[in-house]
This record gives sequence, structure tokens and C-alpha cells, in this order.
Amino acid sequence: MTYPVALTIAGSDSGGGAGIQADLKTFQERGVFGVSALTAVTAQNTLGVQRVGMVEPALLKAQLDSIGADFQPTAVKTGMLGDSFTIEQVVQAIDAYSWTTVIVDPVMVAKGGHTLLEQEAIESLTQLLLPKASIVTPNVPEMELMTGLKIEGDSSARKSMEALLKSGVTAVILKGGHRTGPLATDLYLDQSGREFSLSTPRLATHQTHGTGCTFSAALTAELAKDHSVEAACTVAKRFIQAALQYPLSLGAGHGPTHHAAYRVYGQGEGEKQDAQAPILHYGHVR
Ligand SMILES: Nc1ncnc2c1ncn2[C@@H]1O[C@H](COP(=O)(O)OP(=O)(O)OP(=O)(O)O)[C@@H](O)[C@H]1O
Ligand SMILES: Cc1ncc(CO)c(N)n1
Repeated sequence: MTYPVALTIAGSDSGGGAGIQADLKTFQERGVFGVSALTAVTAQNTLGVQRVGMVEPALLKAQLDSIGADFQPTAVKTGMLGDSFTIEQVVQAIDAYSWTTVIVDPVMVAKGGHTLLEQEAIESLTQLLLPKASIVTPNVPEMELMTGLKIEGDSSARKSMEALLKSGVTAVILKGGHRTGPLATDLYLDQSGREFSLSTPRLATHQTHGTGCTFSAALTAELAKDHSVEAACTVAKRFIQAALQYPLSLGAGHGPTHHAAYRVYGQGEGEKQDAQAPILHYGHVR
């Protein structure tokens, strides 16, 4: 059996909590060999984004070609893409190398408010990249920007998921970090009409830098190992819950999550059953 390989196509976060760094740390934690193609370099820490530079297009293409020529990633994840041109290049590589399991984290704005995707590129993302994607994992503001629909409650959340499925993406996971209430609930809906939700107690923490990257990287790692979508979602939810529950207290702002926490403090299974383990609800997402 060959060791599973996952590819992340994303921006570098010098602060180490999000972007490529979060993805590779998470892949490693989950027993998957991570390869990467950098789209951008950010000067960033827990206080915010100080500077962004895009990787020149020819250099991005060279990275994608180097990977495509020598590795067979069984899952590919996209994070910060920055602009339309980058999205077009990623789509070309997906086609050229027949990457079939593609998880799109539609990164648009960093926690501090810094833009990580040009406004005009949102359309390229929904029209060019989502039709190639297996799962897209928006947070609430990203979902509103992609669909133009306001999310105020469960029924508008559901409508926006149905609207996004029209792009051709196989499945949507609407993340609940930006919603309110005692539970952090992520909603899953796919083209076949299958739906479920994953809930964990909402933790009162500001150490949330990179939660979205970490969640989608864990999901990607599990899919790279050929686990089912449902099993992958459950592990990803447990992984991010543990990472939030055992903070590292680094930096003066929104600190990073603890990427090793799930391995170190328990996996929510058997004797190690974690009190904060997610509740998997089947059935209707309303
Ligand atoms: N306070 C919290 N307690 C428990 N789980 C949380 C909390 N905040 C976020 N989550 C979970 O973390 C995951 C990421 O969701 P979130 O909505 O924060 O993503 P995001 O906004 O894209 O993150 P980022 O932009 O920081 O990368 C989801 O599974 C969500 O439910
Ligand atoms: C490079 C990068 N990618 C993604 C995010 C979103 O958390 C971030 N802050 N920085």
C-alpha cells in the first residue's frame, strides 16, 4: 500500500496557524504526506495581516506541474487563491492531472478583516472551480458573498446551500463558527439530497486563527485515506474541537489552534471519549 498523499494549494501564513502551515501540520497529524503549491505569501501574525504578495503565475504553474508530474495526491485542497488568474491555473491543473477529490475552502477574508480574495474573483471561484469540486466549506460570510443570500436562520442557511449546489459542486458544508447559540453546528448537504449536521459545544475562545483551514485540512486528509465523507466530516469536527479546546496561548491577538491536541488529548473514541466530542445528527437540516 502506498502512503496517502494530499496536496494543498494555498497561501503561506508566517504566523503558522492558518494557510499552508495549518494544512501541512494537520496532514502530518492525520498520517498523510502533505505536498504544497503556494499561491501567495502573507506577512501575518495573530494580530492581523501586514502584507500580501502573490506568487508569480509561472511559478505557481511550475509548482503544480512538479507535483502533478511526480505524485498522485488522492485529495487536493484549495485555500487562499487571491485572484481569478490563480483560480484559472488551479482549474487547469485539476483537469491536466485528473485530480478528482477536490476540497475547496473558499477563503475570502482573514479574521482581522484583510481581503484574501479579490471581489471580482468570487465569480471565477463559483463558476470555474466549484464545478470541479467534491466539497466546498464556506463560513457564513463567504456563503453570503457566493450566493448573494443573507443567512439569518436555519431555513435561509438551507436555501443558500441549495443555491450553491447549483454551481455543480458535489457537496456543501456550511460552517457554524460565525453563528450564535450554544452549539457550533456545521451543516452538510449534497447533490443526492443527503444531509446531516455536526455539532459540538461552542467554546468561548478567541484563539480561533485558522479554524477554517484546519477543519478543511483534516477533512482533506481523511478523504485522502479514502474514508467515507461522513467519517471524514466527523474526524474533522473532532479535530478542530480538540484544537480549540486546548489552546496554546501564542501571540497577543487571535491565537492559533492547537494542531496536535486531537492526538495528544484524546480522539473522542472508546476510553478516551472526550466530553466535547461532536454530536452527529442525521436527518433534516432546517
Ligand atoms: N467557538 C467555537 N467553538 C467550537 N467550534 C467552533 C468555534 N468556532 C468555530 N468552530 C468550528 O470550527 C470550524 C471552522 O469554522 P469557522 O466558521 O470558524 O471557519 P472560518 O471562519 O472559515 O475560519 P478561519 O477564517 O479562521 O479560517 C467549524 O467546524 C466550526 O463549527
Ligand atoms: C494564508 C492564509 N490563508 C487562509 C487564512 C484564513 O484563515 C489566512 N488568515 N491566511
